[in-house]
Amino acid sequence: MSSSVPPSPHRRRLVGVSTKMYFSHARTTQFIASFIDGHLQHHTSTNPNLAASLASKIDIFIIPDFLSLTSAVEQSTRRQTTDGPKVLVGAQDCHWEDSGPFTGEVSPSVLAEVGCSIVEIGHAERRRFFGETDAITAKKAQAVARNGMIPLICVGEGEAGGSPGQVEEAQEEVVRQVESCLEGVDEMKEVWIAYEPVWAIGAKEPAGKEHVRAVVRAVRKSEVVRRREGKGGMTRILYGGSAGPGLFAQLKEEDGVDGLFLGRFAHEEGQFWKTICEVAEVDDSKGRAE
Ligand SMILES: O=C[C@H](O)COP(=O)(O)O
Repeated sequence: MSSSVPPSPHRRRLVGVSTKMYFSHARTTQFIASFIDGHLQHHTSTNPNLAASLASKIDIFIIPDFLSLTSAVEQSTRRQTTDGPKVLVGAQDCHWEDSGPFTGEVSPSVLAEVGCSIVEIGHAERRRFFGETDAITAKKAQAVARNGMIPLICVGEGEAGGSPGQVEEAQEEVVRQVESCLEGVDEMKEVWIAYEPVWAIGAKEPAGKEHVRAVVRAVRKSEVVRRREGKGGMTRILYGGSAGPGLFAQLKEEDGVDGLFLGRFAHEEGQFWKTICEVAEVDDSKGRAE
């Protein structure tokens, strides 16, 4: 089984949620069923225009814990309609080798085998609690792409970049991380970059819009991203860190952020759906909030 991201000539928007380690298996199953049946299908089955519009504009993804992954793939596949948007399923991490003596680790080739489309790597919590580095993240990104999935590479400056006056430091640190984490990744393959300032994760509020826009601009203009785009490897950029409904319109600018990577503020199905609709609606060239 393999569930790939539908090809797109342009950068479709992205909205996804990670349940991190917040949910029980039962809650994950209920969340997916309720999100797809009670919100996505409920609204799109009676409104073919909405179904077509979402399917052409946006990719939706859910990243549950490892043990819930196969049932999440089964749930999203079973509920899939031909004309509505797909709900892709991702993993929260993987090893950089496909097989071998790595007790307790999860193989990227097995993730692809069970229908996983995306693998999140280098998250700030993996870096902080498990000592992961850019070099490890790069090896994992190579492995994910090699196995036909999309690497969702998390980057973000630490405390030092937290105040508005330090945006240049944040830009430098994040671009350096992006360069290191993309080292050796096939330049013709798509990657997703989640910009998550460490100080905005698990916080009350997201980072300020000017700060996010400036850092995303720097990543978009970076040599590594431009080089990849020249070779056909699309790079989509998301913002994460206390994101939720109401944020995307503030962050969006032309050729800027492509979507949101949500945590706590989308752990209620209705909030996830609300954010998806908002992200799909925001004008292509500018945010509505200007
Ligand atoms: O994976 C998602 C991000 O780390 C954001 O989490 P959060 O919105 O709960 O701060």
